Amino acid sequence: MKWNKFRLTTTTEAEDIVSSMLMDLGIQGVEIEDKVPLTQSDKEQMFVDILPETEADDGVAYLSFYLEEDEDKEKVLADVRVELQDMASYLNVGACTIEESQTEDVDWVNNWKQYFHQFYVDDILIIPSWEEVKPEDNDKMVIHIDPGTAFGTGMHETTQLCIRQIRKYTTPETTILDVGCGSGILGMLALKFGAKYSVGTDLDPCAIEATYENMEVNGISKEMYEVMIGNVIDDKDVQDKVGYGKYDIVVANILADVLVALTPVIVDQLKDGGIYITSGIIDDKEETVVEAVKAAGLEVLEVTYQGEWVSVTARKNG
Ligand SMILES: C[S@@+](CC[C@H](N)C(=O)[O-])C[C@H]1O[C@@H](n2cnc3c(N)ncnc32)[C@H](O)[C@@H]1O
Repeated sequence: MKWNKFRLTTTTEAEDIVSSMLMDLGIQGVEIEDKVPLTQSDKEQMFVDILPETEADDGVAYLSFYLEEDEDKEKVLADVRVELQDMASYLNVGACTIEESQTEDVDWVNNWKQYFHQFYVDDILIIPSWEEVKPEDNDKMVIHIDPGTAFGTGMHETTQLCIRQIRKYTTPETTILDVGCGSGILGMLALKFGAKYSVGTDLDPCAIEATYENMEVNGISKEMYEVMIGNVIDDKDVQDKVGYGKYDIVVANILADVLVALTPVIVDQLKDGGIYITSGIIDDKEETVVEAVKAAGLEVLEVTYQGEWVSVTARKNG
């Protein structure tokens, strides 16, 4: 099936209200393109240390939407124009030109699946739900992960660096805190390596559902873990809920700048002798994190590398 694509030129000021008007008219989804700079919180959740240079915000926004070929596009466009005209009396809706083009049938929901296939992290097989485990892999540790909205399929170098360190330090007595748990992959692997209990935190509400789903498909019972949303760095309630002096391992795979703020706080969450595993550190931020770890009174045990990414492992000496 072919789709008709429409690209409406408006303003950044009007983009939210125009998008919701389009949805109210029955349009199923709207893509927004603009040059509005990312906020600090957007950047933290995107997990990029070096952001590409972007053009200056010119106040223009483009909203694209799609209609099936047999839908009455003239009627929809007429409705859109009437709504835009109304809005123009109280809001700068910009040029309101609508470009039309056609696009081939695309499976919007499943198209991305072609980019995610099973892969290994050392001898661990990570596999999406739509693929099968090959007979020769039956004796391997198999982790089922569907990339969802939360970060953490295991493909990223920093996740792999953390997985190796967690495996090295996990014992049957381990209680682990996974700060920035995303999909829950690190806490889940700690439990697979034999840990007793895992606590995950994240700022992104999607992390809760993703972690529950991933733990369930990997056969991990709800008694073995919990996940909470909030910022352990500056939210006393989250710190209290996470608890003090009770973790054998704290892992945090987050940007270097976030680790700098997190490290002095997380020392209180660790047990004496507990291990702090960090990654998310691009190579030229290695020293910054090492210094922050030492300044918090931790002993640096190891620095490991994969590609341009770094992981720092340290211990809290009692
Ligand atoms: C790189 S992802 C790591 C996901 C997963 N742990 C992994 O290793 O693949 C970083 C995660 O940290 C979260 N995050 C960023 N700042 C945070 C903070 N202050 N507290 C908790 N989570 C945070 C982001 O929302 C994101 O899910």
